[in-house]
Amino acid sequence: YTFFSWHAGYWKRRGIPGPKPRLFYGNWLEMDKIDAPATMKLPEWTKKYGKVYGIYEGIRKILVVSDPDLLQELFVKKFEYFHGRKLFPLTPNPDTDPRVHVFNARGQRWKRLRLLTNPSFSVNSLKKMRHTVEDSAKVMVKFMSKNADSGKGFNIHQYFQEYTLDVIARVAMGQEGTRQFENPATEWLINTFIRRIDDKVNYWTCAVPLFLPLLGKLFMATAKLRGRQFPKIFKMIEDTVEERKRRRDECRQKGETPELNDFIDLFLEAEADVDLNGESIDRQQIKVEKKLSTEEIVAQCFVFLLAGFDTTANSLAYVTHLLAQNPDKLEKLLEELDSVCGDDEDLTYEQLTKLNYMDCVIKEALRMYPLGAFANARTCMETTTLGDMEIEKGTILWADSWSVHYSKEIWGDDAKEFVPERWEEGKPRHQLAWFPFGAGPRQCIGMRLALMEEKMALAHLFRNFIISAGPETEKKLKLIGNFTLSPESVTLYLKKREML
Ligand code: HEM
Repeated sequence: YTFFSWHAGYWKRRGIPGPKPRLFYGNWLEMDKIDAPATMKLPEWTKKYGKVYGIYEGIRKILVVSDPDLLQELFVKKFEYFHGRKLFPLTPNPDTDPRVHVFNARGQRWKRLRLLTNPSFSVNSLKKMRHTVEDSAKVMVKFMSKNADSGKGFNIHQYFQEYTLDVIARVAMGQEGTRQFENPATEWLINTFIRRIDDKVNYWTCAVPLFLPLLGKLFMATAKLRGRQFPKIFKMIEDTVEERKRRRDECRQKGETPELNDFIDLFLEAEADVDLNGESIDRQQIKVEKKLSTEEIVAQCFVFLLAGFDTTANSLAYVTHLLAQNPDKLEKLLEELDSVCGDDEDLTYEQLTKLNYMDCVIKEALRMYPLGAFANARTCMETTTLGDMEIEKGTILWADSWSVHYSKEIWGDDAKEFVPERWEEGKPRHQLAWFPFGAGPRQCIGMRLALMEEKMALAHLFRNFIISAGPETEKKLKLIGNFTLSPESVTLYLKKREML
């Protein structure tokens, strides 16, 4: 009792406000609801306790921040102190886990993984992927077309999920050709995102972090029994990487140079040309290998598959829901699309970059639905200050993205409205006024790929069809999930454009 009440009194002793914690659980029980996700709970508390307040997950101490200046200090200026992520309670130690990926890693391990993976997302790589992305977009539109002019509503989100998984499986995992609506991994991945995180093991790990090694092993060992899908996903990736290594070795034995077709090939060849030892990002002596190990490649592919599929599909779903409810904005987008792309069957990378109004629409939708807000958090790696507050090593800092993205101080009185035009004005804004992709050196590595995929999908959809809201369309979307935020469904109506 004394142990838990001492920990639960941390913020009070520091004079920092916040909701009352329960013994053992902290504020976790109010945050882990699948239909009322944690990132949606934070704005309620921000209204009550202000731009800086303290909460607890078990005994984990979390400072919630929605002041843009402090966020800039956290994500950008003091990165050296805040380079660790807020990890999921059962995550194995990212400094020693052989299967660590760029999302969880920290310190030099993160820097090395990031350097090795960055080239996969360069403009050159994106240009090479364009053809695959476009092919998947056309297939998606073909599948969607069966709903056209039927007078019935359909869930458009499902089509975006098939599309984004198709793209990432092709560009990252070497899937040959498209497999929309016939890929079993879609269901496994959806289940990995849309699930509760209220396993008792999680509570115990948060409340008594000393149990992590034991509970972590128990969690992994029982994953299959508890119906978790990630062991299947890992197995699928392991098989693909092993097969690829075999093929590349065979190729070399024949004296040929293996091709670089997807991320797996790039990872197998990648080598950090920078000596990272001795850099000041953290003081730990971690052995730095220049090449990625097979375990690390499997882990990178796993995170790309997860991060690359769900986020972009959700973002597209929000864009289309907003456009269907705002036909005047859709009209403006169609005009731009017709003038930039004309009748060209295939769209170039350059044409996509000229779709400025579409860019504004996507940005505005991401402002209104910062679906990756759970990731905008850091762990303090060494005691320091933030503003004039002392932050102890181990404290977690979490940005309340929703409060910043809807702040009237920043966005004006129409902060709740969908106004893509606010992005045309080119007004200078605080660097941390809008951060759906995070900020600073750990900003989303897949941002450019996501934007290209979204523009390609919207361009091909709207060249053929127009969407509208109807009697079955959700007036307000129900948001679910504990990691990213997904709409439960987005019901829209589809009409062929030439029929109008
Ligand atoms: C609309 C789509 C997307 C959104 C809203 C989004 C959002 C985010 C956010 C908020 C973060 C945390 C950034 C931070 O800590 O500062 C993040 C990190 C990351 N994202 Fe994305 N993401 C999207 C698409 C993608 C795609 C397509 C991929 C890969 C194919 C991807 C891979 C990653 C990775 C690997 C990280 C970790 C980066 C690091 O820690 O260095 N994301 N993303």
